[in-house]
Amino acid sequence: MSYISLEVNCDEDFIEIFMAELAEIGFSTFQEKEGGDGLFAYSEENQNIETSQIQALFQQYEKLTSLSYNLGTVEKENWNSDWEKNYEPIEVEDKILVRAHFHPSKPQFPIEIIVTPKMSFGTGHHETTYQMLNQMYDMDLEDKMVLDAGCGTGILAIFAALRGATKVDAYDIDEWAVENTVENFSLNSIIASKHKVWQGEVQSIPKKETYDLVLANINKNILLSDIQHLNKHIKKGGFLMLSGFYENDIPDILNECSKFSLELINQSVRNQWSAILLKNNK
Ligand SMILES: C[S@@+](CC[C@H](N)C(=O)[O-])C[C@H]1O[C@@H](n2cnc3c(N)ncnc32)[C@H](O)[C@@H]1O
Repeated sequence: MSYISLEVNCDEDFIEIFMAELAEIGFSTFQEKEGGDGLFAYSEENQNIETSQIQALFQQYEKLTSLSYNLGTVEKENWNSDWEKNYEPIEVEDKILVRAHFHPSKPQFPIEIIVTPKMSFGTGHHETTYQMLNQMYDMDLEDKMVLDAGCGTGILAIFAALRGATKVDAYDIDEWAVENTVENFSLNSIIASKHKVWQGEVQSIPKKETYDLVLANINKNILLSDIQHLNKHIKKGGFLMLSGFYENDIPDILNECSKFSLELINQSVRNQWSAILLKNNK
């Protein structure tokens, strides 16, 4: 018995659209490509997906995005090894190792995070996650209250908990990211019931909750519309760390932050992606 596998190369903006469209014709497992330039989609066994259905789908989009795809099959017994082959551990300098459970541990790293990404974003391979982790490493998170907005795999929340944060709440607009975060909490021996993990957008943050650090690695447009609301949930003197946008977008993001007494403390750029740390001076 075999699974159908499909590799799609497309613009980042189309990834979620294709996931939804491919789900309609019978694909059930999706993995965003690290780098954000496409996705892998897999069907369950026994799914009768016709090549013509896939061709018809992509024909509708080929004028809107640069698009190419490779269709193949994966034998059942190779399912795990195929997925594992595509997932390499990542080292954030000599500080943090992000790996799957099947990668060997490397005790020389002060912090090790175990992540099974499934369909969620957040393995540390992407420049945004990498820089968020790198900047968080230099912060004192002991006994702090942290919110991870757009948690994906939950990698940032997990890091905060491993560094001694007492409360790590996390939310994501996508249900599967929420499920995945709870699974990954458990892989890192973080007790999910001690922390809140929920599906929602910025308005779903409980009204009275405030945090020492709010993390949001999402994208420029969502951040521009969410910064004001996120700021309401930062304690006086607390921090906001943002990523998911390019270096060129820093002025727009900082302009929005300046409306709410958020002062720039730190910034980094890696392959044109940036991450910034701001302090709430209200
Ligand atoms: C770039 S990924 C970041 C994942 C992880 N925090 C990391 O740093 O690797 C962005 C995440 O934000 C989620 N997302 C997108 N729009 C959102 C919104 N309006 N509110 C909350 N989460 C959102 C996506 O589902 C995705 O999991």
